[in-house]
Amino acid sequence: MTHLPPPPADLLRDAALFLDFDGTLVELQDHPDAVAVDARLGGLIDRLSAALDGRVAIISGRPVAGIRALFGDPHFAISGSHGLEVAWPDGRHDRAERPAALDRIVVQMKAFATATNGVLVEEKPLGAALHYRAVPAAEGAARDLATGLAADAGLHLQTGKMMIEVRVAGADKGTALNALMQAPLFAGRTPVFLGDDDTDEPAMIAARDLGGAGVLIGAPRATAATWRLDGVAQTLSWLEAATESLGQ
Ligand SMILES: O=P(O)(O)OC[C@H]1O[C@H](O[C@H]2O[C@H](CO)[C@@H](O)[C@H](O)[C@H]2O)[C@H](O)[C@@H](O)[C@@H]1O
Repeated sequence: MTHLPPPPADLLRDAALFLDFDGTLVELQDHPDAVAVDARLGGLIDRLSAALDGRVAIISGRPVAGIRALFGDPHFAISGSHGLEVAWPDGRHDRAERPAALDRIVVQMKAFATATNGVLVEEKPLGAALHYRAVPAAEGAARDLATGLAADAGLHLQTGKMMIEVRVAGADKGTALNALMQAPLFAGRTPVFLGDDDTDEPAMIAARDLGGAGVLIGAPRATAATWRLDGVAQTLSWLEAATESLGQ
């Protein structure tokens, strides 16, 4: 596996900055609702946004509404639900249609969670996820159930960290980054994407293909990223140094 160095502090000069959320800006927690945006992170994103003239966006597997609530109605762009929705700084909100099948899928996932102590169901506007972080032995059964539900409904099977999701198809974090880069706010700048998960790889590839770069957060693995940071603590420290190098 190729050794990836940490990114230089001046990487964000003239950049459009795209950030994954869980595992990149906040440490993973046992429950999806247990994460929080503290004053350090909130202030950092505000300073980054000011330094980059607003060219900052979150690209998350969480719904837009969830990211918005965590940051307290922020002014930056948010792509949520793995690229299936985008909230723009001017208030526009593009979102795919919710398929009726998701209601039935949630019912079946809840029945599985009731029978499998420790499994959680996360309901999303465009998907439904089974979380088995508290009971890793349930991974196989959760995966089998989600695979069948996705196939029956013609929906997309989305893997994640200690979770499996059934969601609307047709987008990923790469299509999200490309869509954001076409907006006047970001167009013509150099995309830089930071992310930790396999689901972040399409955005690493999209950033690279547009002349920018990805930064892998976490242990070395096969990746399209150019740079690497060890974890959330190093990411926050690097973003602070990068912000200072931009004069903020
Ligand atoms: O694209 P991201 O912003 O990284 O979001 C990916 C998923 O994050 C959340 O799940 C993950 O974080 C949880 C809280 O730390 C953790 O409990 C879970 O095991 C992780 O998979 C979120 O709940 C999902 O909806 C996102 O898709």
